[in-house]
Amino acid sequence: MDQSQEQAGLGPRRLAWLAVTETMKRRVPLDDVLDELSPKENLSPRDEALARAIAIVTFRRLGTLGRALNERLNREPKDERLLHLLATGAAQILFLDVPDHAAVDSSVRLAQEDAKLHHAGGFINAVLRRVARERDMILSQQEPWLDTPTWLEERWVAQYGEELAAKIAEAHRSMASVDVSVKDDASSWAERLNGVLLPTGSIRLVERTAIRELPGFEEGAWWVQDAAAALPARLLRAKAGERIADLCAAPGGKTAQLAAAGANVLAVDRSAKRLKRLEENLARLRLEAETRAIDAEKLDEVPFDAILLDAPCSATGTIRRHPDVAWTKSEEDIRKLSGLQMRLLDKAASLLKPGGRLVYCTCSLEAEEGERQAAGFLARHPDFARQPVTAEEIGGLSECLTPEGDVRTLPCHLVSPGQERSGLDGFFIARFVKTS
Ligand SMILES: C[S@@+](CC[C@H](N)C(=O)[O-])C[C@H]1O[C@@H](n2cnc3c(N)ncnc32)[C@H](O)[C@@H]1O
Repeated sequence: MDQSQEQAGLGPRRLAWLAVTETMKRRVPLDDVLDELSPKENLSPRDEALARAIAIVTFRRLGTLGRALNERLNREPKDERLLHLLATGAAQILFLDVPDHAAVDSSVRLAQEDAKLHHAGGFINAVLRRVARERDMILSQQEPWLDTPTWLEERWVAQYGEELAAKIAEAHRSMASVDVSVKDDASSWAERLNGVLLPTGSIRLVERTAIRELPGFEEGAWWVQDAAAALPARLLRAKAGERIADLCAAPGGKTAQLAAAGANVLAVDRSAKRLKRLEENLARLRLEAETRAIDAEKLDEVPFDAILLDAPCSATGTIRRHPDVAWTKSEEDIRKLSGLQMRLLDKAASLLKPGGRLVYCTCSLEAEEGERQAAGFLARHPDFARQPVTAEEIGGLSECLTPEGDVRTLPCHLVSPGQERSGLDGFFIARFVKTS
């Protein structure tokens, strides 16, 4: 990159634009696309963070951005890349602390250097300047469903009812908080980290700081894990010396909890690359687990005392962290993944000792991946019974319990003053015991 480009901040904006375009085209996670593209831009950590922030807020507010642009265009450009360039420019103007002229000028320059869009500079300039002028009017139109695709709106209204579903959509407009799990001594770590000890035992960080620079990171005293994501392993009630399988383990947040409880853990994951990250994470935490890179459906082992199945899912419960999920996943993904979840549940059932416990969870808001999966499992396996979760086991959060005794957390749960520090990832958790 030459010096004038660097001064104009083109690198991070180019990366954000490319990442949004590629994510939409390939329907893959934005994080993966950013990891793949960012080495090519050779950015400083600060610029990389700016690129990430632009791309994330573009997805978080895609509906608002789409409407704001549509209303200011005489006709919608056919070129998707042009639309994405306008969207990342408008996202900076409306939602980031970036001077308007920097957002407008950099978008124009990115078009000018592009073989297909070089003629569109004047058009981009006019549209984005109008967005900047009419910012207050655009931001005053905040209908709850504007930033949610219709197919998800319909699903959530059907599952949760109008009121709760609208709260979920509203919660998705804010960034998720950063929570950590500690090996032990949560209250003193809460103080040292200047965080809040949540009723569930996780610590919620109050300030947004560089994680690696916080006390205890190097020595492996804690790891980042959403408070809801910390519940499944806790509900398995691992005891020291028990042999436990974590069937979809990487990157290892839940394996770490089980190992910290003293269990003898086999961490299984189909992805060798992700399993390597799990091994690195455990090494930092000075925790141990046996690892195996294999499809869990093919695992052949002597039966376990307990199994954790954190199954692959649509991840619609993590939209606050990964807003691209809302725009890249489909009904078809949910259908396919629920088939895989069913097969993995049946496999887990076959790998348990009589009396053994099974915790099944997904970070999805969809009933097919949660409530219906649990009901189907019990219908197929009369040798299993549900072991209902009590409110005391989840820090008294009774609003997160279903009538059956499963756990259903939502991004609009655990509200505290200041939307920034509220919410939980959307998880479904069911606990079963093998009765014979
Ligand atoms: C939701 S993530 C697991 C997160 C992890 N439990 C944690 O707490 O850090 C799902 C994982 O399942 C893995 N996976 C998907 N299909 C699998 C299969 N058939 N067998 C084993 N692992 C699988 C994916 O590679 C992914 O790492």
